[in-house]
Amino acid sequence: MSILRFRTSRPALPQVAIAAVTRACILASSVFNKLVKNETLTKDDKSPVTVADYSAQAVINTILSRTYNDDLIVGEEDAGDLRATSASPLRNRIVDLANEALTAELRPGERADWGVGPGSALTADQLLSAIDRGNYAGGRTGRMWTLDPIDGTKGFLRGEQYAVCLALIINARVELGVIGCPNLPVSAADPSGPRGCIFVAVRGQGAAQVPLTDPFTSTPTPISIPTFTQENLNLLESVEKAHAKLSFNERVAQILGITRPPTRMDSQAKYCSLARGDGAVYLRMPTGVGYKEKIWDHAPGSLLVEEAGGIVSDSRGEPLDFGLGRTLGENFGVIAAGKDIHSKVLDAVKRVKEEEAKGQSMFK
Ligand SMILES: Nc1ncnc2c1ncn2[C@@H]1O[C@H](COP(=O)(O)O)[C@@H](OP(=O)(O)O)[C@H]1O
Ligand SMILES: [Mg+2]
Ligand SMILES: [Mg+2]
Ligand SMILES: [Mg+2]
Repeated sequence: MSILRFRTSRPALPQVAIAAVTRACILASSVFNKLVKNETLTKDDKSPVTVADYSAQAVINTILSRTYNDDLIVGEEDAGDLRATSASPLRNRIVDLANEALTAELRPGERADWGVGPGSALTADQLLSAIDRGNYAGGRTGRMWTLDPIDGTKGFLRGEQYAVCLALIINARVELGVIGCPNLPVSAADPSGPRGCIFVAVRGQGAAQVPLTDPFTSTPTPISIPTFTQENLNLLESVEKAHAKLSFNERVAQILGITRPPTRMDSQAKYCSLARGDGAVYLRMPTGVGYKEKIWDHAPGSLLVEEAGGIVSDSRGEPLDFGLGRTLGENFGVIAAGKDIHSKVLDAVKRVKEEEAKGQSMFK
């Protein structure tokens, strides 16, 4: 906690991060209903990025810079494609959306000294520079934020789960994680009830959930991973087949005697669901094409699960290393689960890998 508070003259970190994530969540959910075809680009790696991803990164980086102006940011997006003359309609839309989100009225409990609220609009140049503040390369030492302005962009485009994800990393250790899930039911027990949750984890202080509708004055609900019975055990996994090897999960579930069907959802909403006990195991097995996981896809979610009493490792059981730069390097895939289940899942994963290796050698 001393590290988090070392800048005593500045506003408390979780509140600023929550304000930034909340404003980006409101922006994203308002965009969804009005999104038109030419507001989505395809990046070099063939993945989609929308005006919502760009505007959310502009908003959060601007808020962080206003409050902690020397902090470095490792953000997913960059403004390169937006600087082309042909991108001006997209750029204009991003400028409007970002300014609207930054200058919207303060909500109950929200404070202007967090870098938000009514004020003058920023220019396109200022907002594109804000997006590009996310270009830090990361590394082993120092203090940095990592931001995924919309995690699960494909889920966002389908109207399903997505998450706005922000984490503070100090000397390669995640100290604070904030995840906003605009489409996640407040209670999994009431799936058609109110939606929109913010999850917060501070290292050493636990994990909690607040409603997106009132994140500053409502009392945070502490969350922790419950004990699962055999009948309740299940897997949380990606929707996108290109992101994780779901056939592998099926075999792991079989070995573990899991009968409850898997819950498929996009984004770090999986870590959030695990942390509050909606599902038992988040299993993300690499597809085998050498993809390197990105730190912004796992930093806040992994702290949330650890602070909720769980264990997070890669698919070989190694701890996730957030000190290698923008990627997790040789950390392939993820196994996240409660303390009592994690080692059993890891053993099952090792067994399936052995089975696969044997199967392959038979055909050599
Ligand atoms: N081949 C691949 N293997 C694993 N993850 C991948 C991948 N290609 C893209 N991703 C990541 O998967 C994330 C979504 O994860 P999930 O499948 O759990 O919803 C994407 O985040 P973005 O949507 O922020 O780009 C992207 O970073
Ligand atoms: Mg992306
Ligand atoms: Mg992502
Ligand atoms: Mg993203």
